[in-house]
Amino acid sequence: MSVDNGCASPGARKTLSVDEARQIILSTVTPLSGWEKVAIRAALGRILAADVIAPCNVPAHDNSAMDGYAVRAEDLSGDGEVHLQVVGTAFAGRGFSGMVGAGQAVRIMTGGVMPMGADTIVVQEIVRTEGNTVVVPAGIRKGQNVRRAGEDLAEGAVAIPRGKLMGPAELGLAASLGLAEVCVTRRLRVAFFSTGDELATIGRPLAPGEVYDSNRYTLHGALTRLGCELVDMGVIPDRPDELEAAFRNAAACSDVVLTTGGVSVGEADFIRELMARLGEVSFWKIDIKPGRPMAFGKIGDTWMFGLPGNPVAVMVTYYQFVMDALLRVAGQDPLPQRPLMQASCTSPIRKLSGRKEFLRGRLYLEDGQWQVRSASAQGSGILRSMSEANCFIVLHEHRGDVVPGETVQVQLFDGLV
Ligand SMILES: Nc1nc2c(c(=O)[nH]1)N[C@H]1C(S)=C(S)[C@@H](COP(=O)(O)OP(=O)(O)OC[C@H]3O[C@@H](n4cnc5c(N)ncnc54)[C@H](O)[C@@H]3O)O[C@H]1N2
Ligand code: MOO
Repeated sequence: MSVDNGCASPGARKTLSVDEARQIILSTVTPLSGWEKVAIRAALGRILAADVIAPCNVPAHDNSAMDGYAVRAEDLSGDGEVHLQVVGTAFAGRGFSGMVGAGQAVRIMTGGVMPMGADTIVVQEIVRTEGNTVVVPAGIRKGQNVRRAGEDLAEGAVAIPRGKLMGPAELGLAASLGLAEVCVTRRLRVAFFSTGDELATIGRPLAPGEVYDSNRYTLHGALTRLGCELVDMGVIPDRPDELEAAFRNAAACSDVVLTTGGVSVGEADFIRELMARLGEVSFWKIDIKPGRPMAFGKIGDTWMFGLPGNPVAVMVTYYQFVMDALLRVAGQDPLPQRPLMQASCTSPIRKLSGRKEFLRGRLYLEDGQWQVRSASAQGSGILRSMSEANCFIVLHEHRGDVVPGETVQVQLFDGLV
């Protein structure tokens, strides 16, 4: 790993901006090798390992885009009606096998293959019929309402590029090419554990001083959504020997290891020293709130993220740094930044210059304008704020307080969380 940020030793410190930390992580992690062929339905949420090449034209034939009449443009007139004799009918999937001759037309339905001789479709709403004759008005353009063979995809073209996350459109696109299977990258194996002597696992009452471990459940949800294979290693107490064994086991069986807690400067915070001893590590203070302390590194071939313990800090650092890194390791090219939208903020917010803040907000539409209010409590241990919110209010490093009515940037949870 070459992370040239001047903090390869565990004691070294450098404060990075959110953009710098993100850029370092995304330019350091490398895609996995390994792929498998899966049936297209099973490819939903997976990442394409090789370009899908169109084995045929889509559509395969010239066909009608509308219900109407297939005609020859040369029979039509620029300044008056013409009378054409209807010689047959073409349905989608059941074409007209004859030839459209001079002065003739074929009744045709949407998707019907263009009959030989015809080059233009006239929609039925603008014609009138008189027995077996169709009367076509003036002013029809040659080629109108014809869908050309290969106009969606030409045979041999890249239909879906490698690295694409397979969504509903890609499943349909692969099916439109007649493909039953596609090659996707292998699922990412992510091991994770919570650290802390104070953590109790659900299912038993809390002893004095204990808190229930929630981070593993949050990460379970986030990683499952991303389609990862999970190795949940439970809660590891703040003991260097047990933490070291957990790191070694996790690194041996996974592509990425995530831990929460123990990355700060307290006397029971062993994570960064351990990561540094077992592999290569960069420990940073990032100008972000919540989520300031974070360790990133590698043990053998396994990427490591030591996230802070506070439950909201876990979610913020996961969504701002870890998720896109996982997508990159899995073979996708994430956007350089997550998209932001603008909204008018209805709450006053105290903001000190220095850290980029990700407050929990509630976005709503009022009188046609997007407005956002701050969730009721913003402490980095108050997970309820994430559940109450539907977006992050993103306040940049150097800005100060927000007064009601000011425009702020928000990052929607939809598609993120
Ligand atoms: N002297 C300093 N103290 C702290 C600093 C600092 O710079 N100097 N940074 C603070 C910040 S910011 C954060 S964030 C935390 C991060 O500390 P750790 O990663 O060492 O986290 P812990 O101390 O282990 O836990 C913090 C907090 O979160 C609770 N927690 C931990 N794990 C879980 C879990 N799995 N489920 C639910 N809750 C969890 C834990 O009980 C603590 O209350 O450090 C600050 N301190
Ligand atoms: O930055 Mo910490 O993230 O206060 O919870």
